[in-house]
Amino acid sequence: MLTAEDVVVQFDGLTAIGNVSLSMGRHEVFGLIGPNGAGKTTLVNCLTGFQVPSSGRILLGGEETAGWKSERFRKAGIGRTFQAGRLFREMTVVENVEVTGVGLGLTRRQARAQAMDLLEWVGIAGKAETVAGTLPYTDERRVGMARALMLGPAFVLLDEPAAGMSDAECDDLMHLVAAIPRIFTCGVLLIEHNMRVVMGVCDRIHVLDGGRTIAEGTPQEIQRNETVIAAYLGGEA
Ligand SMILES: Nc1ncnc2c1ncn2[C@@H]1O[C@H](COP(=O)(O)OP(=O)(O)OP(=O)(O)O)[C@@H](O)[C@H]1O
Repeated sequence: MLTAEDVVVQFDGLTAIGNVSLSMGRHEVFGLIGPNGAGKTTLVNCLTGFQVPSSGRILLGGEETAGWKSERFRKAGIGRTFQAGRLFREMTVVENVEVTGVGLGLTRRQARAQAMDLLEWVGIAGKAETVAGTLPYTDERRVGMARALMLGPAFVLLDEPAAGMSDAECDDLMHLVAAIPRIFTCGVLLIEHNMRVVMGVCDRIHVLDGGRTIAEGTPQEIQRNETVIAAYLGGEA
């Protein structure tokens, strides 16, 4: 399990996260939604060691992670993607995925084979030799996913993977995301504004507003929740 317990994050007096608790397993796609500034990125930063909570605890498999740097989170099996791809722009697509494997101690040949399998799986193997800096944004996102999965993570945090995607691309993405827990035994924490994607792939959804939890439940429960509709879903629900 990956767990946040009573997490609070304050920035110069502003409470970005106020007493948020959640827990997710490796068998599920767990959505984190809420309006802009709700605290989603800040919470994910806590869950991946990029932000130290002002108070509260982050637990991974029951183990307290206080004092862990982001590198330790990564080694313990927490992968993530970023809103901006953060790829090595001068390297090819396959090299971008391969370096993660080499960093983990695989040989170049093993890393390349595994990277190619993952690129195949995310549907971009045909662009393996393309220079990453020339990729369209949506392909960058796929490479980011392949790279995160290269770590063999227990949990992967996907930050707005559907942003800028067409409906058809979203459909492809939804199939991939929904399959991650089953194929990789890897829980997915999904931050996403596209409600069709969120409602279509998540097993459970946690809703933040103004740094606080306003609801948690199945997509059906969240779509019917009056507080969530008022704060966020509005006409979209
Ligand atoms: N490093 C920081 N220093 C000061 N304030 C910050 C910092 N990071 C985030 N905040 C503030 O914390 C609050 C939560 O921001 P956060 O980025 O976590 O929200 P979000 O839900 O991810 O928003 P979005 O959907 O726009 O990405 C906002 O008010 C934001 O301005």
